[in-house]
Amino acid sequence: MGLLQLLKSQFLCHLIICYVFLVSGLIINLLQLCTLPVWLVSKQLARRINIRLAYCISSQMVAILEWWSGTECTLYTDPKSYPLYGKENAIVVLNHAFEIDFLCGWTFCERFGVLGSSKVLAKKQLAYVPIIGWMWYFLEIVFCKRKWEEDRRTVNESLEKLRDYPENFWFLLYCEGTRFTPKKHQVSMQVAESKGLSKLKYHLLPRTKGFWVTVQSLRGTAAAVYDSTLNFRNNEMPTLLGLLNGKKYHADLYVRRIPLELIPEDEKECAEWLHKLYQEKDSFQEHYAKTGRFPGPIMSPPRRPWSLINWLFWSCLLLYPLGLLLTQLISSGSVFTIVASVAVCSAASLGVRWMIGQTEIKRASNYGNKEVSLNNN
Ligand SMILES: CC/C=C\C/C=C\C/C=C\C/C=C\C/C=C\C/C=C\CCC(=O)SCCNC(=O)CCNC(=O)[C@H](O)C(C)(C)COP(=O)(O)OP(=O)(O)OC[C@H]1O[C@@H](n2cnc3c(N)ncnc32)[C@H](O)[C@@H]1OP(=O)(O)O
Ligand SMILES: CCCCCCCCCCCCCCCCCC(=O)OC[C@@H](O)COP(=O)(O)O
Repeated sequence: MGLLQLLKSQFLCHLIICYVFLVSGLIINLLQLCTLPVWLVSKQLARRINIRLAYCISSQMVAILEWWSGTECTLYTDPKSYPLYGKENAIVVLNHAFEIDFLCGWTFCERFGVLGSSKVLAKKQLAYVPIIGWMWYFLEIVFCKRKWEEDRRTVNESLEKLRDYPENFWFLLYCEGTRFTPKKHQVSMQVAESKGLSKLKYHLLPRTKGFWVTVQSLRGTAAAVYDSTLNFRNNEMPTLLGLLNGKKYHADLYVRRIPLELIPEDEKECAEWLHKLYQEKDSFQEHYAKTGRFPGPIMSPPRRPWSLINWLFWSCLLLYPLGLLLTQLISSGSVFTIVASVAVCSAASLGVRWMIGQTEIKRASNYGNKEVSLNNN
């Protein structure tokens, strides 16, 4: 292990990274709260400010992936579509099998300049995660309870609000609805069989209703669907803790741009179209398993320095007062103050560990474990 790698694996470094993320995140959440009066005067100005504030948070996580761990992200795509990425609104359909797939998505958002405005159809529970969940509230992220009777109205309403969004955005949809586990795969293939649908090897059966409502609500707003298929080289199973430890992974993303006009308007036909798309995605994964690459040429955008610059800015701003505070604390000699400070730090560490836990597949919900999901935690 090299010296730098040894440094990256040190708990003290992780503490510093988490401290900067936590404190800057809370400051930014507070600033977002302060934009509420701006909404009353100019909605578009408030949105533009929130896009930039959100960038300050999400790009810290991107910096961990790109600069701290040095993870390589390779894009396979058609050279004719490439110039359009970042220049139009799009619905992104991505497979959901990896703990850091959302972060790889964010990395590509960053490289194409749409990180601050990127959106997702997220489960409601994520809205309560401090910093990221609270940031999403101000970004007009669409939340769902994964109960269609309740979601059909709220999801549609939230999407309609994006029609006059002032900057280009990518709207991410994990049509599988939950992360891949062998148990969920088995259950969803039973559902596929009962519906007379072909089986999938690498994906769960997609939930079609959210896709249909998204496409219908964003017609005229989004130009295309970016069908995106992600995998990692050498069967890597990346984790957020691995990234924090400085572990380098190798992500490969295959993207096809499909103009929105090609997607059927009728709900049943749209569902059939999505099922067919997932058959194709499955065949791309099969190709990857056999050859170690996706079809088509590589058109990788380079990483940009902004996420690193943002991280350095917040570190400089927040580490100096921390140093001062620690010096004063030690020199005060007060046992009570020192014990209280250790207790606050421990609570903050546990909080961050809980947040990281949200990304772990072993802590995934029970959604999709039963054919009719009664247990929707
Ligand atoms: C150039 C570069 C390109 C790309 C770069 C890549 C990406 C970057 C883009 C953007 C980044 C932005 C942000 C990323 C940041 C963070 C994201 C992090 C996480 C958030 C993700 C989540 O929270 S995922 C969970 C929430 N989302 C979803 O669930 C979406 C999919 N679900 C749906 O669409 C659902 O339809 C629904 C949620 C709208 C409603 O849920 P419900 O459960 O009620 O679903 P359905 O009504 O569809 O289900 C009932 C039907 O399903 C059948 N059924 C029953 N059991 C199963 C089963 N186990 N599997 C499959 N199907 C099942 C049932 O029979 C019903 O059938 P019907 O015939 O009646 O439909
Ligand atoms: C700068 C870096 C600092 C790192 C330390 C701080 C870590 C903070 C981590 C916050 C992470 C919160 C973002 C949540 C994104 C979770 C994405 C996700 O994958 O959600 C799962 C759902 O899609 C489906 O849920 P399941 O039904 O599978 O259950």
